[in-house]
Amino acid sequence: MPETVIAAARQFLRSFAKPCRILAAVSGGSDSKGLLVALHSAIGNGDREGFSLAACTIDHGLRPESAEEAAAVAAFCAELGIPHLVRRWQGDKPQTGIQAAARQKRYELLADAAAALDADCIATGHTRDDQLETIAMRRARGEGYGPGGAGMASTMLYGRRIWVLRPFLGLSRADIRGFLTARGVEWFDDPSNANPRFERVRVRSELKGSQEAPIAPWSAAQRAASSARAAALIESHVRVHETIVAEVELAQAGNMNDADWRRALLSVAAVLGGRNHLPGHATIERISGFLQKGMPGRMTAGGVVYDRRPNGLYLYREARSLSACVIDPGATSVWDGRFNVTNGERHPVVVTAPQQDSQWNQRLIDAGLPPGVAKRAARAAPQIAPAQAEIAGSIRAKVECRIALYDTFLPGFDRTMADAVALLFGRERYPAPPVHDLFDRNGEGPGGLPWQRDARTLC
Ligand SMILES: Nc1ncnc2c1ncn2[C@@H]1O[C@H](COP(=O)(O)OP(=O)(O)OP(=O)(O)O)[C@@H](O)[C@H]1O
Repeated sequence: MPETVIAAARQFLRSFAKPCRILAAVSGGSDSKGLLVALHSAIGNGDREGFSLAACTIDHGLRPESAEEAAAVAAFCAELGIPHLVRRWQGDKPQTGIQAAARQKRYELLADAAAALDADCIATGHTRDDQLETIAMRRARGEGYGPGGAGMASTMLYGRRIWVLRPFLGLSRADIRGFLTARGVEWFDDPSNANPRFERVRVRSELKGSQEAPIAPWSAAQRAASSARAAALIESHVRVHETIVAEVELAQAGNMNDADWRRALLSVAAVLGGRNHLPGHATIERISGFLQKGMPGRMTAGGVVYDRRPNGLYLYREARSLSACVIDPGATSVWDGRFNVTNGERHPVVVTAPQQDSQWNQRLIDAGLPPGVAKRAARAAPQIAPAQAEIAGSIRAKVECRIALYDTFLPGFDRTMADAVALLFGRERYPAPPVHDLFDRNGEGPGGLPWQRDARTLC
């Protein structure tokens, strides 16, 4: 029903801790255009003073008509008096994984546009239809019966820098289209939404527009509660030495039937391995089998060695597939998915893994680690040297741990656990969202807000 669209926009505004400027991400499709019109109307009607709206359209440059569509959104925003930017994806496009690459780029460009337009957060037009598709896709990949069953979070932190909010997750696309039609507003239908080459399109046609939620045992609130418990388990049972070795209490190590602990341990391992995702089902089974056997020994999974000794379990990056990375003066690059390295020199530097014993080895021994663990782990530590052999002397460089699992996309309901992981690796906590948190540690608990509750009840 069209009025539910305005109601959702109003509820969304009420969920903010304080008024702010919102950047609407508008593709020109019905969902995001509905978002723009509804927010404009809710703000314009003086629901909450102090709010303002800006908008941005990303031209991915993947279809011949995309520039024209972006220009049409710009003209529409101009009519409404909303500041709007078009950002174009420049440069070469990958041959495979184009949708994932486009998504990555889209958020990067949206975050830049938000900074340019002084916006405090980004709002997207994801709907209940998108949510059902996401849950179905995760389930098809074998993720749906665990934490993945919660689907998309209603809040997501991008790049540690800006929160992306999804106020329409509880609304159906049909309602949004009805709302726009009632107002005489038109939208574009992206032809790639009908291309069966894409997984989402195939899943959409399988769901056939059903509004029935698949049975998903994990709601967003459960996932937030699980994250809080996982955070507590991490704080009690895991220590990280010199950012490259995690030491796990032996009594806890094999407790892999506990889903919260399993997720906690695998998250720490993912960070050590520089991975932005947890391992797949088969790998998790393999790791669990090894740890539950309780025998000393080593196994490798996801680029990480699980080194079980009589006095503890040690995790560290396997010293394989560690490529060199050259960094220009003043630039920052990611090495091995695990470290952000900033070159403070006037000449290029190269980051590699040490070929022989290094100071890392001694530091790990000084931290009390078994010599065998120290030696192996040190072989995968970052070593920075001038890129040209003739330059000598010490190197000025800033090296910080990268939390690959959360530094680019952090679902709001995982923030408690992400904070615990980040602190383990010497990083700061993640910024809090501008809206009241779904699982606010200091606030209302797991109740959440109406627009978040809507999204939750369907999973
Ligand atoms: N070209 C674009 N320009 C601006 N915003 C966009 C663009 N494409 C998508 N968006 C925003 O993202 C929302 C979701 O779009 P879509 O469903 O196509 O993305 P997705 O890739 O499935 O989602 P996600 O980005 O979360 O993975 C849109 O409602 C809109 O707010």
